[in-house]
Amino acid sequence: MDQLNMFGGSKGEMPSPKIHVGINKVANGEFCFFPSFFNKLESDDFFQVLRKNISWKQESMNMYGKKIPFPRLTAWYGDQDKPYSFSGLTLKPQIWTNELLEIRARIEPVANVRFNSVLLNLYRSGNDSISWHTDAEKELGINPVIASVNFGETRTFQLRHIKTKEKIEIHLTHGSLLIMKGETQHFWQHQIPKTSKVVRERINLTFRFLI
Ligand SMILES: O=C(O)CCC(=O)C(=O)O
Ligand SMILES: [Fe+2]
Repeated sequence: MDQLNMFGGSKGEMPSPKIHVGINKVANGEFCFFPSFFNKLESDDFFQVLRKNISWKQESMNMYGKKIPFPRLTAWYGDQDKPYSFSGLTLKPQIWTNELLEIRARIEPVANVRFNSVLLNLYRSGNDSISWHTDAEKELGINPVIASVNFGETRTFQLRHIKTKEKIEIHLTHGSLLIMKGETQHFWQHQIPKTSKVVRERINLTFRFLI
C-alpha cells in the first residue's frame, strides 16, 4: 500500500467525547478544535513533504547525569535566532521551509495571532509519546496561544486539570488543528500516551510565538 492511501480522513474516526468542533470552554482554559482543518489530499501531501524535508533529530534530555533519548524525533524551526529551551535542552531554530510557511499562513487567521516558531514531533510508532507537561516556558508569555497541527496516524491527546484531575481526550486526526489558549497552560497538562496498538507514523507541529 502506498503512503498516500495509508491515512484515513477524519470521517468515520472515533469522535472525541465531550469535544465540539470549534470553541470549547473548559474550567480555567479554552481550546478550539477542527478535526479536518486540512483536507485529506493536502494532508497526505504535507505528511509526505514534512517526513522527507524536515531535518528530524533524535534529541535527548539530561537526567541525573544520564542522557535519556526522547521517545520521538523532533525539529525546531523559526524566524528568530533566539535559542529555545525546554526539558533542559536548548534548540537553535532552523530556517522556515516553504511548507511550514504555507501551513502557518493557513492557521494564523484562525488562531488570530502571529507565530514565529514551530516545534515538530515525529511519532514513529505506538512506542513514541510525550509525557505530561505544560507549554508554559517564560519565552511564551503569560497566556500563550499554541496551535497544534496533525498529519498521519490519529493519536489520543489527553488533557488533565492539575487541581481537579478532570481529564479530556481528543483524537487528533489527519489534518486536524487544535488551538490551546487563555489560561490553559497554567491549569491543564497534556500528553500523548504510548499505545500498544500497531500504529503508523504521526507528525505534529506546534506553532508558538516567542517573545
Ligand atoms: O504531539 C502532540 O500532539 C503534542 C506535542 C506537544 O505537546 C509539544 O510538543 O509540546
Ligand atoms: Fe506540549
